[in-house]
Amino acid sequence: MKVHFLGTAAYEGIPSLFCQCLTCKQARERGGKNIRSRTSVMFDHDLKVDFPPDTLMHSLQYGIDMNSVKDLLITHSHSDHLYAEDMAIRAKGYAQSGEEIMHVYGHDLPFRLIFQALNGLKHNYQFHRVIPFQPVETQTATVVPLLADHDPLETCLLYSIEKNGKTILYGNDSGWFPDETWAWLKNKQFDLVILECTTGRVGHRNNHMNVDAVLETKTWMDEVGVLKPGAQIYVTHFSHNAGLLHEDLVDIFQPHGIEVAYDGLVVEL
Ligand SMILES: O=c1ccn([C@@H]2O[C@H](COP(=O)(O)O)[C@@H](O)[C@H]2O)c(=O)[nH]1
Repeated sequence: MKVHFLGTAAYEGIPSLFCQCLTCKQARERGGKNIRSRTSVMFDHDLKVDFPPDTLMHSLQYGIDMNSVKDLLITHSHSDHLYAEDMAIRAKGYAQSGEEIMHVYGHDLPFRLIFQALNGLKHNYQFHRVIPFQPVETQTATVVPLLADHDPLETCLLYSIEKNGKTILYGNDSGWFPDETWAWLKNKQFDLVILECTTGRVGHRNNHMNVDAVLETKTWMDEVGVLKPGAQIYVTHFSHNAGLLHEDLVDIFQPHGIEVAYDGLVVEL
């Protein structure tokens, strides 16, 4: 299976539009893996997680026909994960294609934003409201939504994705996982785990994971045995406010056997 990291930044992107912090300045100078757009991952050509405001750029940069997406999983409603207005441009009157059904999975708040953006337009989306821990057979995978610790005002979701014989944990956005999610993970085995490390070295691990929380999660996964032999862990969703360049992140995580994702990275499972 092809796992394509389309974007790997948190809310602001790196460098961030108006920001003059050292990380943004250095990212502008160095370019390459230090340029990060808002987070989304594509699995093969037909399953995608989240719909950030950089989706048009992703399609142009990587030559992706977004109509090939059969299943779109939405984690939560924040604008770096769901730019609902751009979902509306698939509707009749805007796009002169999009006859294929695109199935969209998520919770109530993201759907509310998409419905508002569609504003009665005729479209070929089919919406499936998912319930945490209840498996769903999508067009392309078996998906289990898991609870995240992210925004207390919303049911934010992580996803377990079983596709073509491989199992992936899509673990962002979330701070230290809620108890129910740890309990669910205990009996599972993954080929690939995607975690976030938005906040770098900050002390707390609520809403987003920091470096320590990622390392502790890896230790827990090793001890409990939820990683299949040869399984890989990738970190993504970085904030410029963490003050860490790609090279710094690699220095931190590589000794622990954790890989640092970057925009455009393709992992073959
Ligand atoms: O305590 C804080 C304060 C600010 N941030 C910033 O928020 C974004 C993350 O936004 P999400 O929409 O939650 O992805 C991050 O880039 C920081 O700059 C924070 O994370 N924590």
